Amino acid sequence: MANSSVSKGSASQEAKGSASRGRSGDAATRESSDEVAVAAEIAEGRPTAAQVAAAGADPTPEASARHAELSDEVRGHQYRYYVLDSPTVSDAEFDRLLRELEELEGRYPALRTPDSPTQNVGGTFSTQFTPVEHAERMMSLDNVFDAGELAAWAERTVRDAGGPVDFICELKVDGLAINLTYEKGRLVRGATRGDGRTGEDVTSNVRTIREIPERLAGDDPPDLLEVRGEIYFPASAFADLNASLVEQGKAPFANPRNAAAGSLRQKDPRITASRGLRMVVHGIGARVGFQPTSQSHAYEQLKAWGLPTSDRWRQVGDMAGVTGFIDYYAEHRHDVEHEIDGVVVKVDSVAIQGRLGSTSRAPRWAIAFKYPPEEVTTKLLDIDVNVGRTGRVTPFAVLEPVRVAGSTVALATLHNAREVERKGVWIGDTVVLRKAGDVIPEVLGPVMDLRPADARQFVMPTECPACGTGLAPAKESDVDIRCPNTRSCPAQLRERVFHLAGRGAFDIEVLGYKAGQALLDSGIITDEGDLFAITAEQLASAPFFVNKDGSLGSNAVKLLDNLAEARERPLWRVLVALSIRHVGPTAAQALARQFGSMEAIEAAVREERVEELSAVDGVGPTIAESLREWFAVDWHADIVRKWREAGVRMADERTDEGPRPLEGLTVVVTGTLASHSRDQATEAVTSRGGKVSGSVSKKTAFVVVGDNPGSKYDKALALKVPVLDEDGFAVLLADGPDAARQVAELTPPGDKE
Ligand SMILES: NC(=O)c1ccc[n+]([C@@H]2O[C@H](COP(=O)([O-])OP(=O)(O)OC[C@H]3O[C@@H](n4cnc5c(N)ncnc54)[C@H](O)[C@@H]3O)[C@@H](O)[C@H]2O)c1
Ligand SMILES: [Zn+2]
Repeated sequence: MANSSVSKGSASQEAKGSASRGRSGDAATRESSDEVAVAAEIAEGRPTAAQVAAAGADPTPEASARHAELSDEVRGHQYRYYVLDSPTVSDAEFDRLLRELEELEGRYPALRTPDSPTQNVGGTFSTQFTPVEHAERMMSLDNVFDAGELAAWAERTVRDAGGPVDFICELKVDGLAINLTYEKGRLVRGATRGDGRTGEDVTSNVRTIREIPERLAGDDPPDLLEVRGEIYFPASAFADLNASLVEQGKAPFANPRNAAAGSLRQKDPRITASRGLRMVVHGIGARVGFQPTSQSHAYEQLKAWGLPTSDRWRQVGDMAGVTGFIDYYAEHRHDVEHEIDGVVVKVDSVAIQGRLGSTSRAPRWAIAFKYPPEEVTTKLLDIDVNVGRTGRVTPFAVLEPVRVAGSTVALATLHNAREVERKGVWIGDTVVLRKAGDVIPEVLGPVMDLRPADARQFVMPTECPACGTGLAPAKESDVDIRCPNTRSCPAQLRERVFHLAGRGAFDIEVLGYKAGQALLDSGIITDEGDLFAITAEQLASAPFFVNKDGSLGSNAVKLLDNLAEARERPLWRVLVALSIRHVGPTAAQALARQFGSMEAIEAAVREERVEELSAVDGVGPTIAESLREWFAVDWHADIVRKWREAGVRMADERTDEGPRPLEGLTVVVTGTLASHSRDQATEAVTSRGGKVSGSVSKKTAFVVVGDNPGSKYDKALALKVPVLDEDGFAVLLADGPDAARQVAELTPPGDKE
């Protein structure tokens, strides 16, 4: 097969280049729908009509000026990022600028000079370190942002390779690139990437990293070997590092990548040593006396030499395999010990890699598929406070709305006043905001270099914003401050009603914020005690529940139906609905199991049988004390009395005369079961003496897995906890744990093949 990239000549090279730049440039505007046709055309690798028309045209003065301005801006950010380890914009924002630059050059190729940031490996080096030349250049990677772009890359790659190729999929580790030089098996140098040709000598820092071997294992090391990899800061240690830096009065790092770069690039290697940096290998550079035939073969040999290769790479034969890998880690992005910002797909064969070659900044045989960014910067417009269900007053950030991880974020909790202080954020700051998947958005910290002169510190209010009552901590040692007007503070009441109607409590579907507020505003209820006594006549008096023609609205009818059903809920849900501090589903289930009725619980509390209460598995002294405090308040006890009088069932049918085959066992359910709702599954287990928990640990007896299971399934496999499918669960309930163990699955599905 002829070497296609050479035989095509430079003209077609150029056309191909501009098409690919247009493609990535377009990703920035993917969201506007009128770009779809253009995007589709581009995805096929053809330049757009506009690009064809403009190619060769002289850049307008505006375009030249914009290009110069953007180039300067990009270089400035690269300097802050690579040299100062202190960026002022998010990666997503930086990528957007770079794409704008690429787009401009796509339109006016004359602007694409060899010194443009689009043509170079982004980094640079600091004079703080001795410069060192890499024996072989260190490259960057080209990026794709969706399946279409990836497929287009694969198609081109297969075409240029002249036949089907095997791919190797790896995680794109979000750290900083490192080049380790081994001569005759001895580590002689560690260097950062720098501009790709010249890096910074960080040998003594690298030597402090425990998993980097001084000598390669085995008797037959190669004469020369450049090992390329990523130095990373373990995600789990990040919060601790920042907390300690803040405590020492030093500026915290914006994210784990900056922590890795800042910790490695230290003048004093002892500081590097103290930071617990790690490394993962992802390639090789120059080599003499080592001729791997494939990337995967190279990794196996590097591993045998004692280098920290990853065990997460996969060799796959087709794009379905690639997509499977990408999808898997999109879901498990946060189960990995380091941050990842995507997946790198490489051609496995070293011969084909050589045939495909590189551009001035990246190999053609590899591509980075980037996951959606999880970090953005935005303005902290204000810090406001919220009064919660238990009166806790929580500061939260009011942000300039910003899109991150698929949604627009305008608010983020700041937890408490101490947290605001610890993070060092001021009103008016530009802040780094992170939203990881389904996790609630978090303000990581301020971008100190962008703090405006009029930024001001947050002051916690001293009076409740909802009812004006003076705020105070419940106990002297508490970090949180509360509104003590628990019974009638309108904010607390609204939150409690909303909570008791929630799916974890009475599950009253129509009773959302609006309906709850309407009940309170109209005076139909003065607190939650009145809820189950509501009548149709009462509802007819509130405009919210009435149709325009004066008849009772459907929401009113539904509410009465819902309340009728809610009267029959199991005891633990009633306990959760009471908003007793610390009494969530787990403790409530334990109490219900132990005592069986509200009366029995009230009696135990009244008679101060603290030991008996604390001894309940899943309860303990804190909750026992919380129960005592709660029942001691008159209007609390009245809620229970009123609910009872209004027909709320407050006792479970005890099955404890029967055998308790699951006594002492903890079961976790994940995913949807066809045969049982979550409540039914819980009751089925608890009525047999078992316990249902929300998290998997080594002590978990079984994990029951339904459709669309979550990460608990993976955790079960990792911890080798027996996994039961729906049929296995039936065996557990009918025949007990021994029989269930016989049918349990102990190995991941993939490993069985
Ligand atoms: N926020 C800022 O101001 C700012 C400034 C400059 C750069 N950046 C960010 O830095 C990144 C650009 O840096 P880049 O040029 O290094 O490109 P890149 O990070 O997109 O990709 C190239 C690098 O990926 C690394 N990598 C990780 N896992 C790998 C694997 N399995 N195989 C091969 N390589 C792997 C290598 O070190 C390689 O050098 C972008 O994410 C950009 O947003 C941000
Ligand atoms: Zn209040």
